[in-house]
Amino acid sequence: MDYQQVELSKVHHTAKQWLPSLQILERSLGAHALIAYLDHDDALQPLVASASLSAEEQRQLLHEVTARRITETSFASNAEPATADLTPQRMIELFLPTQALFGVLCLCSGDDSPLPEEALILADNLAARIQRDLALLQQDCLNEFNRQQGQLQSESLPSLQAFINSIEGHIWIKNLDGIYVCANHNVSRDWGTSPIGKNDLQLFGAERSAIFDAADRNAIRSGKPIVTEECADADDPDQNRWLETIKSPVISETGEVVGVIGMTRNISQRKAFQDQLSLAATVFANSVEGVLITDRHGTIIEVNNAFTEITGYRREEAISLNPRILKSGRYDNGFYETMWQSLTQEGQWQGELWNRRKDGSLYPQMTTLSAVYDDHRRIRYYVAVFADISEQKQAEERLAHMAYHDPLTGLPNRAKMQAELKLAIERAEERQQQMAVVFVDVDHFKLINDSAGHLVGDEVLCEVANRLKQQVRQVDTVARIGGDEFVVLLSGIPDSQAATAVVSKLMALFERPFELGSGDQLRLTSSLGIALFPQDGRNSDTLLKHADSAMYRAKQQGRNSFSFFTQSQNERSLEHLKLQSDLHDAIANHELHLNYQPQYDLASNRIVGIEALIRWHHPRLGVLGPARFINMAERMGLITDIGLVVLTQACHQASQWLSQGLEFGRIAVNVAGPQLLRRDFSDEVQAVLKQTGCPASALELEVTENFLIQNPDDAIRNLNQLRALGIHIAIDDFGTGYSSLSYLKRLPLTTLKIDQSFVHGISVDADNQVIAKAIISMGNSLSLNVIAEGVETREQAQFLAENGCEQAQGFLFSRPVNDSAILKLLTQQTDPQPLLQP
Ligand SMILES: Nc1nc2c(ncn2[C@@H]2O[C@@H]3COP(=O)(O)O[C@H]4[C@@H](O)[C@H](n5cnc6c(=O)[nH]c(N)nc65)O[C@@H]4COP(=O)(O)O[C@H]3[C@H]2O)c(=O)[nH]1
Repeated sequence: MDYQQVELSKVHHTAKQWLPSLQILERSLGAHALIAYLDHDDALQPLVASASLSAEEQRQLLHEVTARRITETSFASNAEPATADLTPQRMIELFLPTQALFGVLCLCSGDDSPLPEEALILADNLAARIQRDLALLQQDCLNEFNRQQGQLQSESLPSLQAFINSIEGHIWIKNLDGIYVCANHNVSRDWGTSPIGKNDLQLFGAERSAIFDAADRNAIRSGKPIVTEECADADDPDQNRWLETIKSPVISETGEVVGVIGMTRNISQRKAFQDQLSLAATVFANSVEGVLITDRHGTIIEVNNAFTEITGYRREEAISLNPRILKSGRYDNGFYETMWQSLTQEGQWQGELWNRRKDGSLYPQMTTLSAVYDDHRRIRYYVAVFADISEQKQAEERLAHMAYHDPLTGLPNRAKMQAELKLAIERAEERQQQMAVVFVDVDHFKLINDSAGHLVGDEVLCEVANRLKQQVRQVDTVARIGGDEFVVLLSGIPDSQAATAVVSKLMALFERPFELGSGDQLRLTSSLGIALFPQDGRNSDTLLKHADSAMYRAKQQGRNSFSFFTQSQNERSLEHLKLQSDLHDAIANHELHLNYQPQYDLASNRIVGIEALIRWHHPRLGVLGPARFINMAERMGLITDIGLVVLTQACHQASQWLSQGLEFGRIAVNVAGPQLLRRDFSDEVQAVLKQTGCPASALELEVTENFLIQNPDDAIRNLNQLRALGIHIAIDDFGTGYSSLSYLKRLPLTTLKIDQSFVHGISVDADNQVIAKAIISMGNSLSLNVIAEGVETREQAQFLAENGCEQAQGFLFSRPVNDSAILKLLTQQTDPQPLLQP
């Protein structure tokens, strides 16, 4: 029951006072009256009624009232509507002062006759009285309620002093004179005295009281609470005990400021947190190491200044991106997977990492990645702390360079050279190549040092180093291993001739005078010693030792010379040098001639082509085959001249045969790689054809497969031009390279020549037969003319013919012969007999 409602027992009691009015209504005015109230279920319940109304009639009447919905509040009714003998003729709603509906006063006549006017007036008056009585009853209830509440409060509430004593911290009140008028126990305990009746001057002295007083006045003046912070141990700030005081003006009931209330609490812990936070923020902002923080999804949520300095990304650019913006592209997915695995499983990853700056440049960084967990051990953040170690790396590289390089010339030193030599030996072994170790020693260098001084000596050594470096290929190594001693490592040397050629060039480097800074010139010579891998030694120590002793032999031989480690090699090399100088004169002296080897159709045994093969009629050594001098000519740059001589002779000969009415099909001329790389090669060929009168269709140019593989684009351009002229193009030594069918298709070929090695192998093993067959079918499928070279036996020819190879060349038919012999062969072949069994 709350004071909003009236107590029903009291209402019943009061209702007795309304009975006389009901009696008047009934007896004098013939009206039955019923007063009802709404129960908790909003159903009307009879309260008091005319004596003549039975309980059943009362129920019926209320039912009717409910059915007519006399107010907006619908009355609840569970009963079935009964047939009404009584009809309510006046229904007056009764309200409490709170405007809550209390119930209803209902009037009716027993016999349907209209009620007299007086009855209606009396009912209205009665209703007004009932409402008044209800108002008085509700006031009673309110008074009772307040009394009970007041009693409750006074029983349970502490006194003000007890209340403020129970609060942690200090609470005090000062009046406007600054005198403490109220304070809790904590104040007395902590200040060592009760402050009541005292002021701050008495309690704290002039200095502090002035500060407190100023704050008090500030609070009074502003009329609002102010907050002050104070270090509790002013003499010992390291104690770090901090207090916060909130001072508010005390306002009286009449609205006047009568003093200041202060509440002080210990904020040391909060201060400590703040300190830690600001310390962390300062460290974060000023750290020289870059810091990047991401959320657990890897989205960047914070970076520091150093991050921006190192990566070039400003904070606002980086935030909300993924750290993969820094990826260098140097690592595969496996690397990052391992990193994430260690980060998610162990919570940390540490290591060196190359990243990419915003400007695209790469830099190395030392990185620590850490996962930060929440209370449930779930990852919340990732933190990357990294330092740019570019300078450290450069310093390391400089140190490594210094350890392995000669400070004067910048060349690799002995240690580095030995390591390089070991690697070169491994490579040569793997690729089954030869290599050369060359010792280079400047003749009489000591004299230069002694006479002209060390500076001049250094100058000379630097120049020697430069010249040596410029002379050799990128893959070769030039090292300075001591005073005036240099070592050159030449890898991938095809033969000793090639070594001789390079060594001759190295010696020639000293022919040019050495210009000194002083303007003077020095003429120097050198002595070189050469050891070849594998013949002169299979390991680095032996090769170096042998190259060294070869160099001493060169010195003993009077300096300004070179010497191979083995004597026979020396002789060969000497011979080679002589041959080189002879080759220069061979063209002018008309010592180069052609031999001709016929090519046959296997079915008809008729000549279908003739290959022109060069021979050198050397005045001293007799007839030399191309194996002795073609490579040398290529190295000496003479091959294009020689090639032109061959082409001209061959075309001239073909033209003659044609004019004699001889049938030879086409004349095949070998073309060396350097010829085919010349831009104007097809013009040259065209000019020769014109000059000799040989038709393009009578000429076939042979190009080796290996050359075509190495130089495809340049070569293909020339070959296309030549083919466009109507010249046949043959791919020579086919099968020794690794051309694919798709590559062959790109070439304008007409003929495919099966290399001799496969042809010879036909009689030896089944593998070669399979290869030969595959080459033939490859050639046929590309509609190429397939010719086998080096056919020496009938068995080989038979096999080739049976497997679809239609043409062949080889000793079985004819060796390469001179012009008069080939003329004979051409004239004799009027009615050739088939060579093979059908
Ligand atoms: N064992 C054996 N050998 C046979 C047989 N039939 C022919 N030969 C040899 O095989 C070589 C065929 O020439 P190639 O494959 O073009 O191979 C040629 C060609 O690559 C090159 N060559 C020859 N003449 C010239 C030329 O004028 N210019 C260029 N650049 N190279 C040429 O020199 C290579 C060797 O030429 P040659 O010594 O004349 O050697 C010729 C020939 O004498 C045989 O049944 N058994």
